[in-house]
Amino acid sequence: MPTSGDRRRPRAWLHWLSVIRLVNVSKSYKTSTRPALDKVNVEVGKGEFAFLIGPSGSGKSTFLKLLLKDEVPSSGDVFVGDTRVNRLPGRRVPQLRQTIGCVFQDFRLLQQKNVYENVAFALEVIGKREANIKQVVPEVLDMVGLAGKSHRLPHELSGGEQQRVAIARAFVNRPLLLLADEPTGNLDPETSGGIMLLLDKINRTGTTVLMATHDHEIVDSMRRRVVELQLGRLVRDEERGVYGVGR
Ligand SMILES: Nc1ncnc2c1ncn2[C@@H]1O[C@H](COP(=O)(O)OP(=O)(O)OP(=O)(O)O)[C@@H](O)[C@H]1O
Repeated sequence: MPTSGDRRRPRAWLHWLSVIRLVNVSKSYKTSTRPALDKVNVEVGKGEFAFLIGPSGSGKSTFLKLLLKDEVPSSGDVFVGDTRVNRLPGRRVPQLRQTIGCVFQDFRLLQQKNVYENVAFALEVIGKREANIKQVVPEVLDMVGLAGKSHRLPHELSGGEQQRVAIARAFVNRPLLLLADEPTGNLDPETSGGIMLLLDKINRTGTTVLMATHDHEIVDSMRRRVVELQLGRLVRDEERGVYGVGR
């Protein structure tokens, strides 16, 4: 349901399913003088695509870490789907993380494994059957445009191709939520455009996408929801936003 102070236009709330919900969330690190997040309220629904923007130090990484329970809030509640993440016992954190795919600026592929094995590994560690793996890995590699490169090692791929492998790995288990932390940060504008088309394609399958970025061009060209943090505070939440207000 909409939170109070929501400045976006009203939606048809009837079929709204919340995937991310932060309720009055503050996070203070022990060694830091100001809170990294300060009474943040935000909700992202099933199938939405949202950019998380803000200057360096504004709290974007902290926001993502709270969703994964890499960090816990100092106060407030963090929900992913129906799960109250901040109350989740440690033994159930792996289960939470199975519902969240992650993509990073530096790809984080296993360098000794080829493309197929990198993606298959994500399923092996959660106990999927071999027959299932053999079926879904080629499907997802085809989806990301790497069907012919499944035997290549990461160092035999371009940066854009490596990011496609990382996206395939994050998506192969059909997560509820895909978190992308500066996924185009190491890529040139044209390659970045291809990665955005792919994230858009994934979003169209119903996966909620939250992407932290500093890339003005991408935010301005996509015209999707923009959630902006400054010094830990939510300062803007706008549908079809651009990077800078008034551009
Ligand atoms: N582990 C930590 N211990 C202490 N302070 C931290 C820690 N992690 C982050 N901070 C502080 O919290 C604030 C928010 O940091 P955060 O990394 O969430 O920002 P960010 O928006 O992701 O920045 P960037 O765009 O540079 O990645 C900053 O002031 C940072 O110095």
